[in-house]
Amino acid sequence: MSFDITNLKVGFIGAGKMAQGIARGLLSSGKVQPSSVIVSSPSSKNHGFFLDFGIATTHSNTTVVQSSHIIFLVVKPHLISTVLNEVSSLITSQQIIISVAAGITIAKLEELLPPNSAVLRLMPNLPCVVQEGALLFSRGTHASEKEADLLRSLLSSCGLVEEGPESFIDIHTGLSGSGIAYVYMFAEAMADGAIKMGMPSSLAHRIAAQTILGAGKLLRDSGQHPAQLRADVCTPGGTTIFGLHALERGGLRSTTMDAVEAATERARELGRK
Ligand SMILES: NC(=O)C1=CN([C@@H]2O[C@H](COP(=O)(O)OP(=O)(O)OC[C@H]3O[C@@H](n4cnc5c(N)ncnc54)[C@H](OP(=O)(O)O)[C@@H]3O)[C@@H](O)[C@H]2O)C=CC1
Ligand SMILES: O=C(O)[C@@H]1CCC=N1
Repeated sequence: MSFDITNLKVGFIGAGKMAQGIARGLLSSGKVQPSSVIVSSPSSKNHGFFLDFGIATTHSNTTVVQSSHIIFLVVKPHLISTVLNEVSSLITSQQIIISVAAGITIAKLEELLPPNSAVLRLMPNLPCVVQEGALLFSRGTHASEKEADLLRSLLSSCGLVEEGPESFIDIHTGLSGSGIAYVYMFAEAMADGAIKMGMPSSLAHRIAAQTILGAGKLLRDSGQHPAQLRADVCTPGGTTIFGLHALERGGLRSTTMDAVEAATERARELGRK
């Protein structure tokens, strides 16, 4: 299978938050034009986002399949079977199917699709919207290096794009797909602490957001282990070690490990349903 990326037609089945995130990342690469993209969903409530970018919308999943070389399945996991039962007979081995549904395995997708379908399983996260996503994908039985390269190239503007074994996808879901929500909860709690100490709410939230952004950027760009960076902040007898001690008393590390484990297990459970 060979594709001319400049002529590539991209379809999304599902128009919600994650479809919007990937579409925005995709368009910012400049490799795909809005006129080459089409999106379907049963209602029109999310269509405005796409129409504003000049992307076509429809209520028909079959129209998306018939118009696209590469099709992103961006519906909730429990709807994957319904959607694929509806469109599967129209899918050819010349198309690429990419599922982002949490927990839904490649084996399940291949079972629902015609034989020889090129399938990739992708787990993105919402910061694709600001081109700072963390995305991990795995190839199905009939997806070659070519399809993997195409996906990497298309999604390069969404953020970090890695390929790995399928067994890592549920873990990545617990770490990163869901993980951004843990960070938001931490941001909210940090701001609440500052509000408790007398800082106005809007200033506290702006500073909490910038603190997390700065910490993340330094962690990524320095390549240093987080423990080293944490130690760098701790003046002996200073403020930080008192704050960290309070976090340790609350079991932050253990609770965070539990959160990643619980979300990973939930992704595995969704795949067994
Ligand atoms: N949100 C996130 O952070 C992440 C989500 N994911 C995965 O992405 C997928 C989508 O999640 P998310 O975007 O959050 O969900 P949303 O609820 O925001 O969007 C779901 C979309 O699916 C559409 N839909 C429902 N039924 C059908 C159907 N039969 N045919 C076509 N479209 C349909 C909905 O239509 P309508 O607009 O009419 O309601 C909606 O546009 C899930 O599988 C999730 O696991 C993966 C990583 C991160
Ligand atoms: O909560 C969920 O199931 C989806 C998958 C990862 C993020 N959101």
